[in-house]
Amino acid sequence: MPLRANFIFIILLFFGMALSGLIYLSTNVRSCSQELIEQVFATSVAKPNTLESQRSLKTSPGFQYKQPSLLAGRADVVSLSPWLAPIIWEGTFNPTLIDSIYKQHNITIATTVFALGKYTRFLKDFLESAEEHYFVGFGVHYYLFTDQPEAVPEVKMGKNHRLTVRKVPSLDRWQDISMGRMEILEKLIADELMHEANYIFCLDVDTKFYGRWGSETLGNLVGVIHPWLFDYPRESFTYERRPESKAFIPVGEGDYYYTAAAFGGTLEEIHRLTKTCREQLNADHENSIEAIWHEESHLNKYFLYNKPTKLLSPEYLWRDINISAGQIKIIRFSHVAKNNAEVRPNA
Ligand SMILES: CC(=O)N[C@H]1[C@@H](OP(=O)(O)OP(=O)(O)OC[C@H]2O[C@@H](n3ccc(=O)[nH]c3=O)[C@H](O)[C@@H]2O)O[C@H](CO)[C@H](O)[C@@H]1O
Ligand SMILES: [Mn+2]
Repeated sequence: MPLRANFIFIILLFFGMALSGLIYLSTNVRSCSQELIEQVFATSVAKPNTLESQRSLKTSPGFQYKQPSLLAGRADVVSLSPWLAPIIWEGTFNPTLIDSIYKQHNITIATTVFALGKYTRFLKDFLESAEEHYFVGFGVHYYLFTDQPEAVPEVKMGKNHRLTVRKVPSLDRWQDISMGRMEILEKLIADELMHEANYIFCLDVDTKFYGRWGSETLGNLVGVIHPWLFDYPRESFTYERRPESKAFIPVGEGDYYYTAAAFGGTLEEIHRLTKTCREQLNADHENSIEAIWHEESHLNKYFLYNKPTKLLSPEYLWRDINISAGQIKIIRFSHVAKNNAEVRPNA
């Protein structure tokens, strides 16, 4: 009798185990397939982020534009970097042609700008001039970070352009505001933008648009040549020269000197850039060192070893106070003159 009972018990135990195994397996298989569906879904959502290099450059039959020449063109400036990234100058592209190509892709360009403290005074001109010249006819979503949302002016947005205002805490040092942008941008991209926009540009607010800034600027990783140092030898670039800083670039290295007042690219590329710069800025902070030109020094280090795929000439960031240069046929975007001692929270 006890033997028989044991036998029945073992049989029951075996069936029980087999049954719970089956239940476990089926739920797991279900959760796997769910995960897979989510993954497929995520990839299809990620589609807008198609890399620039994978974007087709289709045009329609019958579309008329000026014949491109292999022999005549800008001879006073270089329009190709040694790693074959185009350098964008007036006269190197056909705006109508390039717009017609990019318009087929239903593109949205996230555009970030920060206005803390007294810098809110620059917003009106920045936004109004952007609405006149910046990606007209394309989707633009401005993300404006400020400590005073109430000071943001009403500016009428063009078709498919919109503005989102985000409140951020004020800071006591202008350097911290400027450098802090990297971390905020890194988070914004990771948390929200990856599947909402195709490209991003990050711009200074003490600026104004005077001419077209359009689809010719789109690329995977886009750097803008600083307006002051474009004709200087690399030894005179204001790179960080102290080896203790993560932004250190030794004399003898360097391509161009890039501005931190404008940079952009795809969300993936700019996420990598802002994350790296934020990490390097933090490492410097922990070692009690601040690079000579703050995040601009770190950006220059990044661009030296992660070459931009497109470069914008200083037409895309001039300075209102700069004397003119023969090579600059058009000023598209420019730093306005400002009294640093008066607008900044610290000298
Ligand atoms: C032409 C150029 O290369 N400009 C860079 C340069 O000086 P800038 O003199 O152009 O720096 P800046 O005073 O414009 O500060 C950079 C940006 O931080 C924001 N801001 C700053 C202070 C403040 O009180 N409130 C506020 O909102 C604002 O968006 C401003 O445009 O060096 C800075 C860091 O060294 C940045 O790299 C700038 O991009
Ligand atoms: Mn500035």
